[in-house]
Amino acid sequence: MLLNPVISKLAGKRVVLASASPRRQDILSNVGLRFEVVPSWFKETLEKSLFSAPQEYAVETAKQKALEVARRMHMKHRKTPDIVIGADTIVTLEDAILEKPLDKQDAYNMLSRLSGKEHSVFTGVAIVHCKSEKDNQLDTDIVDFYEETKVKFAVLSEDLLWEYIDSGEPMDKAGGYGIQSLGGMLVESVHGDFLNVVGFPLNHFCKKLAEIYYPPSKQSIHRVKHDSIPYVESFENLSDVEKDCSSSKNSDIKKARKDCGNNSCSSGPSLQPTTIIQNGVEKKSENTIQFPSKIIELLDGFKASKTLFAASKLKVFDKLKDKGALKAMDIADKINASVHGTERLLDACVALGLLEKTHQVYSNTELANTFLVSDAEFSVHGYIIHSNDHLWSHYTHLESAVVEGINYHHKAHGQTAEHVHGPEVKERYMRAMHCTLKITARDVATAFDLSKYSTACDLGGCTGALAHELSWIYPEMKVKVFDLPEVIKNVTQFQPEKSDSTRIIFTSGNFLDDALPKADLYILSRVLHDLLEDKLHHLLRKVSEACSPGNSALLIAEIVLDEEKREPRALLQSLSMSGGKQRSGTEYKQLLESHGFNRVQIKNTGNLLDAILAVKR
Ligand SMILES: Cc1cn([C@@H]2O[C@H](COP(=O)(O)OP(=O)(O)OP(=O)(O)O)[C@@H](O)[C@H]2O)c(=O)[nH]c1=O
Repeated sequence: MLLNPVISKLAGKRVVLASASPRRQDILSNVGLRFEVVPSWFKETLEKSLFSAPQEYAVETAKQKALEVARRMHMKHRKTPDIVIGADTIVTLEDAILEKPLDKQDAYNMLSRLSGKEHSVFTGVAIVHCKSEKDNQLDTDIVDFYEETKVKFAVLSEDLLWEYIDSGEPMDKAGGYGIQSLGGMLVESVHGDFLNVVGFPLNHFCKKLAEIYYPPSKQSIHRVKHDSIPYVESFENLSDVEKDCSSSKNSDIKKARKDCGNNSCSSGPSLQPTTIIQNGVEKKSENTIQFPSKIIELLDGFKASKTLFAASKLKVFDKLKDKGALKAMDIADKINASVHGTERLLDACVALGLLEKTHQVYSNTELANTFLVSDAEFSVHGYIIHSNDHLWSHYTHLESAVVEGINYHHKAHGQTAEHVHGPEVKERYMRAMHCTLKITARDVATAFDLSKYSTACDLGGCTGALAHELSWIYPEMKVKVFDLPEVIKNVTQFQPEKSDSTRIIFTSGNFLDDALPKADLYILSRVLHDLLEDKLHHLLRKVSEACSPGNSALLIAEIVLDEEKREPRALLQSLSMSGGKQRSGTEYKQLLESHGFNRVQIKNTGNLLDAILAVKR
């Protein structure tokens, strides 16, 4: 809250971003702004020669984009937004204004002009405050500004230029490049706000909001500087600043706040203290609470999860990866779904930053290509499907599970044991484990220097994702994956093309009942948290007996809770666990010490799993 006081001022207002640019959506949602996305239909065709400077063109275009959306929303739905934000980014070089390239040749012309030179990137921004007048006319007050950033390109070879153009990246970007992605490789230096180049000058925007919402009062002019984003202890402290709307020195802001003084200072449903004049008597509302954005975020969280699940289950991201970009109608056809339903799902995915949409055509974001396409190297598709098909119903039955205090796997699924443990379910579980381990394996394998161990045995190592990572990082290490026969029989499909079968060996067995294979390093990844106490101690006793002092060790990959046990991921996950528990670092230390591991190191990796190395001295 302290970090984003000005952004928080928009909470409770109906804010609309009049932009289809996924980058603008990301920049604003990353700082906690809640808004709807309504792309503008305004055609960027203003006559450039009418403007005395290119930045004026960008500001005017931004203004027209926002106004078009404000008017359309007001007319069509009679649901007038409180604030509409529009933006326009242009690249300028020697008086020429470069917008988005029309085709590859146009991209080539732009990029070859930029090669080896410094150019300016201007983003014009318009913040349009809307109000419905009594006769249902739309009244607007506009605050606008622009930001300039200077960018210098390296000298680009023809090959590099064409390779970059063929990547497809330039096509929806001003100047034909994306500094935040591959285009970053073309850039030698940047002077000014980086996000301004990406499409939205966040810092300047916050300063403008500060000017609008915290104009300096006569008394407190020393507290709020016009060119700084205010630091506040709490919003109550600001109320005296807010009340004195008339003291604003900035004329365009005065206009935006012209109704101040005879009614509420804000145009949206605000829970800030307000001063109301009724029959000539001034009343101050008692209400000083903030808009409960945190609660609303939690409340709505399940809708976002389910949107991600449905799009993944219907393979939307796979179809878009194959085809590049498609219209809603074509995606609906490919996933065998209704056009109307598909369109809603796709738009929701755009709003969540999973898809991009330009002129009614959808494509995957980089995030989706990297993590959501089912056969991508670091895909979390398997984990999503497991969450949708399995975990979701656990949480649906959470109240009764809490009341009855039972293991509710069967209750949640209303299925027979055969169904719960059937081959399909097992395969789905393996996929979920595989993708979780794929994205965590590097951090777990490098949390400690394990190079002195020449043989490792991953107990319950499933598809071998961690084993492969270990053998890649430690070329001298041989790794045995020890898991149940029904797991081992299905591991082939998960092996990378170039896997060295002499260094990674799969062995069937049950780590609770069978003798453990000999190894210098034992690994228990995502095993301990799930075991009931008696099985947990039985397993640790076996591992401890197999470890010789000084020569061998136990590597554990688990979520390690903070000492106060407030880490939400682990705690939320534990709600769906059938037995076992999540532990803090101290609890893991005590547990391992009780089994003779007298040197325990813990590394919080920042990834899905942390790492613990336990050694007997
Ligand atoms: C230089 C540069 C630009 N862009 C993107 O270029 C588009 C500009 O076009 P616009 O006309 O301002 O916006 P739009 O994409 O057409 O969206 P809209 O606001 O609906 O007009 C915006 O997307 C920006 O992010 C990048 O992503 N990275 C960069 O380094």
